[in-house]
Amino acid sequence: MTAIWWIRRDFRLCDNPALVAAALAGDVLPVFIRDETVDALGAAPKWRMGLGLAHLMERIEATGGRVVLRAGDARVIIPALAREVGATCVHWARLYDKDAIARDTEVKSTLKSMGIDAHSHGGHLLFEPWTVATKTGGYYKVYSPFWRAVKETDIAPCLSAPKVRWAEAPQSDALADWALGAQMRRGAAIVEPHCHVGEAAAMARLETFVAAHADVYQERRDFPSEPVCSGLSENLTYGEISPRTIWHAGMGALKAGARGAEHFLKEVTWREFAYHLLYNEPELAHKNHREGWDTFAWSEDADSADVTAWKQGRTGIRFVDAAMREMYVTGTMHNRARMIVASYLTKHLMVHWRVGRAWFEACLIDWDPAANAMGWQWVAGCGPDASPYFRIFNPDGQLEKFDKEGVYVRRWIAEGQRAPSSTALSYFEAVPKAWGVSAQGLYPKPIIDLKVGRERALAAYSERNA
Ligand SMILES: Cc1cc2nc3c(=O)[nH]c(=O)nc-3n(C[C@H](O)[C@H](O)[C@H](O)COP(=O)(O)OP(=O)(O)OC[C@H]3O[C@@H](n4cnc5c(N)ncnc54)[C@H](O)[C@@H]3O)c2cc1C
Repeated sequence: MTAIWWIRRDFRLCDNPALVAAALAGDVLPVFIRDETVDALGAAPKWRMGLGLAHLMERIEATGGRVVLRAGDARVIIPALAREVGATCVHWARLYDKDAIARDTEVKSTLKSMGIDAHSHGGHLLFEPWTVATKTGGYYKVYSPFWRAVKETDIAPCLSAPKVRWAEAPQSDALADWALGAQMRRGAAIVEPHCHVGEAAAMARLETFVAAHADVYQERRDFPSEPVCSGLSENLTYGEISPRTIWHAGMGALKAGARGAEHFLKEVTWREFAYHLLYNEPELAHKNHREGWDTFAWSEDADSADVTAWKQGRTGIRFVDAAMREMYVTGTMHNRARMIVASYLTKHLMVHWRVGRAWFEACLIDWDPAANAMGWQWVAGCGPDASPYFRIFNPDGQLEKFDKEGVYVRRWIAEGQRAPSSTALSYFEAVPKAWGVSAQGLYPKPIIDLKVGRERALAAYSERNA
């Protein structure tokens, strides 16, 4: 009997409930579909997805299997493929954004109407979003009670990689023909050395974190030049590691006395909270959560001079520019820096968070539909449990606090340095030549005085509340 394992964002063999179920049901045919949800990804996450997929395909090939690649509408392809190979069942790991839910619901009902078993499984999250509810049966909009509700929950142990008999694979597209990295151009070669692709790399990251950083995580996680954070968001987004694996490692560190371990578990739970919100508010990525923000005086011009300077890391505000360049070169950005650039865009520059969200979506290799939407709405002040709009980060003050010695800034800003670091220089190799920027050029003057920007934002906020 043939069981299809429909791979989506679960590029792993360990702790993969969908793969385990497929392996129990028969010979496993692994399948990946390049459908409209893949095509809609931004340049960096689409490219990084291709790296992860290539890595998983090699691992499966090393054990005698072959991943079938097909492009098109999964609603048509999965049932057609099931018929083609005579599959008796299809297994996949659930995703929680509205497009994925709509697609999967349709695939499930078509398969069932054909007499083929269709099973969706957990694995992308610790808690299914509908299993956590407030006392009145609603969903949580504030993080702290969400954390209190889930923190004592027993999380099941991780599943080992199953013994799999791979099914004979029918015709497949070639991954190279899909050109998932086509939009990355010059950037791919620069970003790739910063990536940690695959299950083994993710596990190594987790082990390093637990051994070297869990203890000081709470004290040092806000310092962007220090390698204290786990970096696991890149792997979590493609399912190269399960959140359950991370949770148990964090719990182990907590029991072993690591002082920062509980804080780490809380951060992992922020990801769960983001999915809890996105599942219950499918429009979170596009619409202001709070009422009254639709008329706020945010600009939505994604190509204005201010927004261009922000995207290019040329605002003249060093923390903002260092962070934007870090993202361009590595495909990720430190969490504190994300908050600062988001605050600067939505407050000092008075630009809609959707503009920033879209740029992050194009540039982040750890782009995640839930965490990104929640992060932007949180900073902008219009989201659930959001930081109030009037809390405006002063990027220079933040620099004084979290990069006093200027290590982070020197790492990413070359202009004005006698011997710029290779990381700072690599930014100029990564960006499109059309931007016309050069390490020998002058560092720009601030596009807006921080005090003026702050006052303008506060005035707009007062007007909104009047
Ligand atoms: C404007 C903005 C946009 C963001 N966009 C994304 C995004 O696209 N993808 C993404 O994964 N995260 C996003 N975040 C959240 C956070 O910045 C990253 O998860 C974190 O920087 C990842 O680094 P790490 O893996 O080293 O985290 P660690 O500090 O090691 O934390 C461990 C894990 O906890 C989770 N986590 C930590 N902080 C948060 C948080 N604030 N919200 C949700 N989950 C969290 C992540 O899964 C992370 O891998 C965004 C935050 C902001 C403010």
